[in-house]
Amino acid sequence: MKRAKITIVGAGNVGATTAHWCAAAELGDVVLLDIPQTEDMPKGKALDLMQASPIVGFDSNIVGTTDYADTKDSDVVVITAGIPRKPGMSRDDLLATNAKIVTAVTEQIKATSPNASIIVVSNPLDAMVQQAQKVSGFPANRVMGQAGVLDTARYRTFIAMELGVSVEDVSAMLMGGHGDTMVPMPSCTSVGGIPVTRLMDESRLEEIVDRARKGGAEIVGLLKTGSAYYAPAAATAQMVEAIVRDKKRLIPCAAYCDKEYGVGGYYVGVPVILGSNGVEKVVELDLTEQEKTDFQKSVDAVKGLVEAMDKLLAS
Ligand SMILES: NC(=O)c1ccc[n+]([C@@H]2O[C@H](COP(=O)([O-])OP(=O)(O)OC[C@H]3O[C@@H](n4cnc5c(N)ncnc54)[C@H](O)[C@@H]3O)[C@@H](O)[C@H]2O)c1
Ligand SMILES: O=C(O)C[C@H](O)C(=O)O
Repeated sequence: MKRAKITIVGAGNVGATTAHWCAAAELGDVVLLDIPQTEDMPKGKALDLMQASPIVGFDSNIVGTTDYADTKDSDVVVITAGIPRKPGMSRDDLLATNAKIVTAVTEQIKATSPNASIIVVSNPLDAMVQQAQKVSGFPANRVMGQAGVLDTARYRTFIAMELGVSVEDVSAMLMGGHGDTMVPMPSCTSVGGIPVTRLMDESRLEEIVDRARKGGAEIVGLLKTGSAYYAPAAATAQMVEAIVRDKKRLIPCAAYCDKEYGVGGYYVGVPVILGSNGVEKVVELDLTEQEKTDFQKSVDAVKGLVEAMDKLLAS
């Protein structure tokens, strides 16, 4: 059986670290692509990573390039191309620059890897996925965004830190856009099977939810020169794994929702089953009244951003 071919567009912090996690888990052969102006940088990172293989013990071929010909017929393409935010910026401030980058990248992917699944990581996430699907024309189930795995991981980490338990025992779900309106769901959060609401009081949980919501900004404030990449890359590699190993993971992703949750044709974070056919199912839950209100607020924010992007690209 042939190895999966995984292309990562954008060999910066998130892209190169995603390549690292994918190679270390032997998910397939990896092509790391960046713009020609970066000259040999992707080649250097790829060669460096290859030289870790005898130590870590993985058999993945890793190619660094600026030529889309090397990405031909990829099974999965991850888009991390674009600028990250700096302190004082919101993800939405990246819209104008990254919409053009994601458009250009997707046109190339459409031409070179027509059967690929696309995982978008560039921000502002939900609008960028919408654009990648529109430009590629790929079936909506084969285009998705990474945000929920990361946001849930932050939420799970903070709960484990608070309770002094293993992160492995914390299970959680989170919905909505990748922004300040994201909706962590205490009703779907448990620790060793015990509802989290039985282990900590409501006000402490609300503080943790708020920290998870602002988790990206917290890292930006500490790094100062860019945004988070270790956890975002690990989250992206988990999605790649779900596809190339047909894992049928039930995880939160930015997925296309039309009738689902009454969203009406937008990408937004929802629980999905992720396997070799991409988003194989959007899992619909009965939301509480509060969750419905919060989710709708988040969907409205995503819609506003997509409209702003369409206007920008048309002007
Ligand atoms: N969805 C998430 O959870 C999440 C998490 C972290 C970062 N991000 C986003 O991911 C993006 C990348 O972040 P980063 O920290 O890796 O930034 P970075 O600056 O380290 O890397 C971005 C790379 O993209 C490359 N690039 C720019 N235009 C390109 C093009 N047209 N084709 C190919 N490559 C191109 C740049 O040369 C650079 O190497 C940002 O938009 C950031 O906001 C999203
Ligand atoms: O916060 C950012 O700008 C990057 C990313 O979306 C994150 O949540 O870490």
